[in-house]
Amino acid sequence: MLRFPEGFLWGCATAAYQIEGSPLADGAGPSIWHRFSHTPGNVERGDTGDVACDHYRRWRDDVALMRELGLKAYRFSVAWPRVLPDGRGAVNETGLAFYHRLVDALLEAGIVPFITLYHWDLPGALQDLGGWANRDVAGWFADYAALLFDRLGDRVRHWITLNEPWCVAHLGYIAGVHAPGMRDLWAGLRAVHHLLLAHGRAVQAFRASNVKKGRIGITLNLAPQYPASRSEADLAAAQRADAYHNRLVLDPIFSGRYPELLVRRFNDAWPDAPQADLETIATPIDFLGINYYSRGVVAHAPGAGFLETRSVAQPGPHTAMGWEIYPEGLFELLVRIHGEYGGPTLYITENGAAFDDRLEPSGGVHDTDRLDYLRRHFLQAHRAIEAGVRLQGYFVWSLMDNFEWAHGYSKRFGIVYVDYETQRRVIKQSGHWYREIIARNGLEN
Ligand SMILES: OC[C@H]1NNC[C@@H](O)[C@@H]1O
Repeated sequence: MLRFPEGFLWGCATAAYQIEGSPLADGAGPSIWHRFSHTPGNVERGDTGDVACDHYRRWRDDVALMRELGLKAYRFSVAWPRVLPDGRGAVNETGLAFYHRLVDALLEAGIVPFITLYHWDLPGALQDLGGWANRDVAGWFADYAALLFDRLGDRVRHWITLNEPWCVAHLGYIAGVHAPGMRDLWAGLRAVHHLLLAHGRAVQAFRASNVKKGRIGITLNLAPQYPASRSEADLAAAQRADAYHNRLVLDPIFSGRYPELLVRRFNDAWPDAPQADLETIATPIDFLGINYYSRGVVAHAPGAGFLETRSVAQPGPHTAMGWEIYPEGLFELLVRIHGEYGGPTLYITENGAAFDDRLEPSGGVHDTDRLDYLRRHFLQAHRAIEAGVRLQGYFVWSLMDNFEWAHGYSKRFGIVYVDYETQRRVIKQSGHWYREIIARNGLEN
């Protein structure tokens, strides 16, 4: 039996736009994902977050579900436009009251709340002013964060500023496949800088707030990048991919500088980054959240964009997202972060897999693929802790099936099945298994 440290926080993670529904209820303003999903052609099957898992109304039952699973912690995000419909200015007290009730219910259930301040649903009104490409967003975000610290900081001790800033900028402003659907490298690289600046400003606001014994961090999607061959060209390509996917956010946050390799490569597209900005971005944090799903395997691809890399498909197995299942990558990533970035306190704030689940006539969901995926990744996390990594918790993505962005509801990540016709929740085999892992704080090796 492999035991995890005493007090290890086993949990699940979700995000507002993916589960809540009711995006415009009770005075909430439209987010960029409300607009993006309502724009034909952007989301599979024309799916939107209008209903999702109806969590805005079913939150009591969902907290009861978390209690049934025995979760120690629950990571969720606050919808910025529910609290500040215009992104700044007037507070929507009804919207804020939803999160007060949710936090109180979690605490009553003995579940530690982790709040993500931003999980992609920027108020549309701020996008109208340029969104993350407008440097002023750092101040707007810091003010929003300060409001939540003031209103919820007496009961919420764990705060995450941003979820996956790399995805926000790359997918939303460069690749154009996520909201706001822009394809503009200059805007995208500025968005990266402004996201990180906003993070730093929010950490400073947290330090100035009256949140007692609170801890604040950021969640980054990180994927170790491996060369497709041992050739010099492919080794260099893997370095470039690692710089763009990982060090682009890790280095400024922990070392106050951007990777020189990228500044050179992107040349005049690279945004101005005054020293004062970099010092703000590097404001010390209490923990790093890591979202791990898979690795990258890359080869040199002359002339292929700024990075001149191409992804090389691996034999698999793969999840329903087409992501290679590579649990060893989690161990290698954790040990690397520990060694290269000063041994920070870490949480795995997301890890999980989409598979094509079926609700059996018997009423069960035998998602053995997901159970095996999680078991193999838990083993790698335990291996990392044994190697000295300060890993203090693990949040499975996700508590329940939900709106998977441009894939809509076609991809199921939950350990709880959602029948979207009836909104019935059914704990999957992986959910029943996870409850035992949590109860024993460990697993068989
Ligand atoms: O793709 C699965 C998850 N990845 N990280 C961010 C979440 O919002 C996604 O659903």
